[in-house]
Amino acid sequence: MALLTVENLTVTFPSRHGSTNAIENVTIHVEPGEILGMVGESGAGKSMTGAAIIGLLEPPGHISSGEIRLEGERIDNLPPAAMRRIRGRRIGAIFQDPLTSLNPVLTVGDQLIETIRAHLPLTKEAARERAIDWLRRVGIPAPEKRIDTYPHQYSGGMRQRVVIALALCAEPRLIIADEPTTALDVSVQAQIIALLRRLARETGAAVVLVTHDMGVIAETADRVAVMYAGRIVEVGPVAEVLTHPRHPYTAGLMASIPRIGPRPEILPQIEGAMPRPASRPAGCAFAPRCPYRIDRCIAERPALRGTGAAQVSCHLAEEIPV
Ligand SMILES: Nc1ncnc2c1ncn2[C@@H]1O[C@H](COP(=O)(O)OP(=O)(O)OP(=O)(O)O)[C@@H](O)[C@H]1O
Repeated sequence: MALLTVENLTVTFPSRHGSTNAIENVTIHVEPGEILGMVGESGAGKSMTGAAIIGLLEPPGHISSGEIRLEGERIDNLPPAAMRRIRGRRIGAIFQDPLTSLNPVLTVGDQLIETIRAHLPLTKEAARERAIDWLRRVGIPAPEKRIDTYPHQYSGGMRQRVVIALALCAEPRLIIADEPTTALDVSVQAQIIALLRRLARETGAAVVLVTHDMGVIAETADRVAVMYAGRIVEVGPVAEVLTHPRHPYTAGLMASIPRIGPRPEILPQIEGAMPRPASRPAGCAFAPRCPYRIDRCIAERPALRGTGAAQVSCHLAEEIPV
C-alpha cells in the first residue's frame, strides 16, 4: 500500500467573480522511502498540493473534490485538532526559509526536545540525548555544544539542517519539503539534498519534494510529477522522464538545465507565460506556448494517459520528437 495517495484532488478559491481551481484533478502516490518530486514554474500548483496534504490551505481556498490518504486513512476531512496532531507526528514539513520554522527566542535544543517529548514518551534527559543525536545525524559539528545555542547563531545551511532535524525527530512517515534548498548557496544546496535523500532511505519516510528546479529533481527524486497550470502533465520514474520526456513542457524545463538537457535546440527556453487559473484555455493549457500544437490541442484538453510507470497528457506524445 502506498504511504500517501492523493486522488483527483481539486483546490478551489471562491471569489466575487466566480471560483477558480488552483489545482485540478491531481493524483499522486508515494511509497515508503521514496522521494516524489513535484516540479513546475511558479504558480503551477506545487505548493498548493503540498499545503492541501498537510491541511494548511489558506482560506477561502479549500478542497472541493478528491481525497487524501495517509497509510490508508483519509486525512482530507479531519477536524483541525486531529490534523494538527497528524502534522506534528506523522507528517513533517520543511519550508524554504528556515527562519519561519524556528523560534528565534528558544535554543535549538529546547525546540528539538519539546518536539521529541510531544511525540515520544521520554524523560528530558533522554530527549536531550536524542536531540544531540539528531543534530549529529544532520551534520551539525559539536552538537553537544551547539544544542544550547540560538537559531541566529547558525549559518543558513546549518539552520536548514536544524529544520530537517526538527521535522524528522518526531519520526514522521511523510515529509513535505517545499523548496528546501532554494534560499541556500549553491554549494550548500547539494549537501542538503544529499542529506534529505539519505534520511529518507534510513528512516523509510516518504518525501514529497516541491521545487522549480529540474536539477534538484535529477539529483534527489525517484519519481517526478511535472505540474503545469494546476494539473499534472507528466509523471513517472525520474530515470525515464528525464531521459525521455514526452511532454513538450517537461522537455522545455529540462533544456533550462544545460547539464542534462537532452537537445538544447528544442525549446531552449519556453516562450510566453503560464496562464492564470481564471484564464486557462479550454484545451491543453500549454497549447498557447507549444511549438507543436495542432487544432485538436486548442479544442480538447488531453487526459493523463499511459501504460506502465509513466503517464503524460499530450495529444501528440507519440509523435513529437522531444
Ligand atoms: N489566495 C489565492 N486566491 C486565489 N488563487 C490563489 C491564491 N493563492 C494561490 N492561488 C493560485 O494557486 C495557483 C497555485 O499556486 P502555488 O503557489 O501552488 O504554485 P507553485 O507552483 O507552488 O508556485 P511557487 O513556486 O511560486 O510557490 C496559482 O495559480 C495561484 O494564482
